[in-house]
Amino acid sequence: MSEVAGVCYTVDSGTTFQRPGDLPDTSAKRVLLFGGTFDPPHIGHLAMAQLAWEQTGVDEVWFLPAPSPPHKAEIGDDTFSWRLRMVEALIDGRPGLRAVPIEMYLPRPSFSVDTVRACQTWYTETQFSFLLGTDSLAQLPTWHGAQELVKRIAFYVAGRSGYPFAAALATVQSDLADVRATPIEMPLLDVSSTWLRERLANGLDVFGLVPPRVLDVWNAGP
Ligand SMILES: Nc1ncnc2c1ncn2[C@@H]1O[C@H](COP(=O)(O)OP(=O)(O)OP(=O)(O)O)[C@@H](O)[C@H]1O
Ligand SMILES: O=C(O)c1ccc[n+]([C@@H]2O[C@H](COP(=O)([O-])O)[C@@H](O)[C@H]2O)c1
Repeated sequence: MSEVAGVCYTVDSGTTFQRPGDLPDTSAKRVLLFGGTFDPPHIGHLAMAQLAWEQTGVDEVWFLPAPSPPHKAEIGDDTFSWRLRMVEALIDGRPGLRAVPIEMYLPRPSFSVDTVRACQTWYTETQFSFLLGTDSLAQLPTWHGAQELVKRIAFYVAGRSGYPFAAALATVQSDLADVRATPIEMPLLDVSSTWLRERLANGLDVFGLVPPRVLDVWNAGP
């Protein structure tokens, strides 16, 4: 059991808690969850979310910034609202894309299995799937509760250079026989937050890969 922002959760069963009142309601029948650090969000994130929305027919794609991404110990709650504001700036004006701060109400680290349990508990009329890149797909066997996660939810996957979809899926299937994954049709966009952070830290051009309205939020600081 843990208590975050005044709301109690039973972590293991995922069944006994109420949806926090300030999380949005939805009439969406199908939602694609898109978890990330978004430090900063970039054109790769925007393209994969928009193309996934167009190709899968889901009603909404929810960007879920992680307060405490499990594989990134240096990232924490202190930058959460900043990263959320940058995501809001990235997707501004796109009707199918939403930023949803659901992981703020969930335990740390931000395990995706907790997020998926919470979504499936709080939004019982909605069917969820999960969007990630092929690099994340390849790492899936290392995720907390991965066996449960792949039973609960299917994945849509955007290609990332160095991680061909078929090879990543075959490796994952040898550990996680129940995994369901479908590729998104998309040109490879070889851009990462890591590379962009380095450029920005050195005052260098990012060529629109972080859109100007996102850069304004980045420059304002956390
Ligand atoms: N250019 C891209 N093409 C396809 N998938 C991407 C791309 N950038 C990020 N993703 C996917 O989006 C999700 C969230 O990514 P994240 O916020 O960690 O961005 P990142 O660019 O990978 O950051 P970092 O370089 O800091 O690790 C992950 O599943 C990742 O695989
Ligand atoms: O649940 C896990 O163990 C887990 C391990 C690594 C990554 N994730 C999630 O995968 C998403 C992308 O992670 P990252 O580190 O590439 O930003 C984000 O939602 C993370 O919380 C989840």
